[in-house]
Amino acid sequence: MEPGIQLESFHVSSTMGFVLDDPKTDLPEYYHPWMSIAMDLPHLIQTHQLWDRVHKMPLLSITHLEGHREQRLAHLALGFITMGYVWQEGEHQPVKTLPRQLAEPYCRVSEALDMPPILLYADCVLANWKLRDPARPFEIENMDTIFKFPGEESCRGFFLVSLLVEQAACTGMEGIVMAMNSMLTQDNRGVHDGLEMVNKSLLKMKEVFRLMRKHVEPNVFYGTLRIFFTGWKDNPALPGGLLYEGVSTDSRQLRGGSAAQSSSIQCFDALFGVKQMEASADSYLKDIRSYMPPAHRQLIEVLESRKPLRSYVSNSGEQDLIDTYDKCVKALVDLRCYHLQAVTSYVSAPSKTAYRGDPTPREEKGTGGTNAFSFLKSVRDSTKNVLIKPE
Ligand code: HEM
Repeated sequence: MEPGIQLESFHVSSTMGFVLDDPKTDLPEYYHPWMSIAMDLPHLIQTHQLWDRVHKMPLLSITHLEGHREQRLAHLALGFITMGYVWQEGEHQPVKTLPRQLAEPYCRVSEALDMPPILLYADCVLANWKLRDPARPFEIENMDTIFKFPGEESCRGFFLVSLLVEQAACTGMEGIVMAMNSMLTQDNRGVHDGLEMVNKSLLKMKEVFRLMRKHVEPNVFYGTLRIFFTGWKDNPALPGGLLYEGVSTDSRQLRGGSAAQSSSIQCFDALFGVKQMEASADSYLKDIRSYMPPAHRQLIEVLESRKPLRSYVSNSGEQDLIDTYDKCVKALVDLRCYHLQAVTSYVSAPSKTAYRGDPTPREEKGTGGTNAFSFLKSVRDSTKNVLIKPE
């Protein structure tokens, strides 16, 4: 029999899911040159001083970073500085070379973490938070981000609401493991209870997602924040990618930050056995895994390698189990429908205002580089395909 899955082995916790628990908020004194720039980023970008500050930065070694949390904080800080440096003058005038004093330590710490040298969802959402008052609860009013881009409350809200959606997936991760492990011992009650946890978690994720409206202004997201997540793969503004000076003589093409890098959603897909109808959507979602922390991507792969839950449930002959499985799939479809509405509000609507008068037909590009709508609709429809009893 295959061994049971333990969440902790994949750096996933039952209370925080994929969110980095108790992240470090400061680095040793030696790294003050990085931290002082990263902490002052909105001001340095808005006053066009960031390039100058980066040029004066000393070349530091990563050997003084101790442990995973310090490495994650360094990756986060250097990611923020990099995005600010590349996009300081707007989305049409990016920098093509990252100077050595930034590029070299960034690539070294990225290698140590086995994550690419660009700002990731695992950085700016999963590891970019702190409690204002540690004695008070983990809720948005008592939270702040460690680093910010211009955009004030919309910036804080975008990172923290995404974080809370991700944290709401923690019960779902426990449910996934309970369902998969119970299937090994043909314990249908356990499969059922695991699926109920998954359903509860998916409903909670949607409920928390609604907070986006309260905290994030669509025009600020589209006109300001989005620019700093833009990557250098398939991007006409940076057709050759970005040169990491002192690391390689070839430019690198890397995708921008996007919640598409969320491991929890791909775990749900793996649980239900969702297969993408569109080859391009399938290859994008597989490719994006290399932008996740390695332990998290491994969990998705392990779930995919297991006996399919869908056929187990479908062959069980238990109506209640089939209905519960379908209820979960519908909750995931519903979450994806809600997400599409968010993309309409935060990408399509403000882009129409931004490009008013320009007759060029365009399909909205996501920061992760996809043609957002056709991609997201196809992923939603592929999710519907795994219903055992289609509507
Ligand atoms: C204002 C809020 C949001 C906007 C505007 C937005 C936008 C987008 C866009 C444009 C894409 C296409 C991929 C790309 O090129 O980036 C995408 C994909 C995706 N987003 Fe979001 N997103 C938002 C919030 C979230 C949140 C909170 C989550 C939850 C963790 C999330 C999860 C995903 C996932 C998993 C995908 C991949 C497609 C899928 O599996 O359905 N997004 N998002």
